[in-house]
Amino acid sequence: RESRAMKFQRQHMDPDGPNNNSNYCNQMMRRRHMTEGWCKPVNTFVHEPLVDVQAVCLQGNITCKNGQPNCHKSNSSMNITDCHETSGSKYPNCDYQTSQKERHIIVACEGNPYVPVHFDASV
Ligand SMILES: Nc1ncnc2c1ncn2[C@@H]1O[C@H](C(=O)NS(=O)(=O)C[C@H]2[C@@H](O)[C@H](n3ccc(=O)[nH]c3=O)O[C@@H]2CO)[C@@H](O)[C@H]1O
Repeated sequence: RESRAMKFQRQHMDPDGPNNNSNYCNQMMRRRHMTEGWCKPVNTFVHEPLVDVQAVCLQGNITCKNGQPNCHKSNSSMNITDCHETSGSKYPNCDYQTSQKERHIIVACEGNPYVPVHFDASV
């Protein structure tokens, strides 16, 4: 069974990316298994080393969207790609818009070791 930490890495970590093409999201959403059963509507990939994203759990503590107190905002902006499902997307042919950004990320952390388990937002 996939741990929540490993699920976070599968869904949100791509240190070596992005490959700068407009099909990045269409490729990565399939490759990371977020187009099975349904098209996941929104997903962010972070293009920073895993250790830097794990370190966000030790940074600015803030309230998550769901009201839980275990979110953390990165001190610096990070290289990310936002994938948003297009209006024409129809399962199983999930279609995404690819947007590269530099943003502070907000993640929820849990466990021991205290690591990212959920991507809350970018600002
Ligand atoms: N405080 C917490 N502490 C611990 N765990 C917490 C906490 N909160 C939730 N979880 C858990 O996380 C799991 C999960 O999948 N939550 S999810 O909201 O659907 C994820 C969002 C995110 O993947 C994506 N998104 C969204 C915006 C964006 O910029 N970029 C971007 O990628 O869209 C998704 C929907 O918004 C779920 O099991 C929930 O229980």
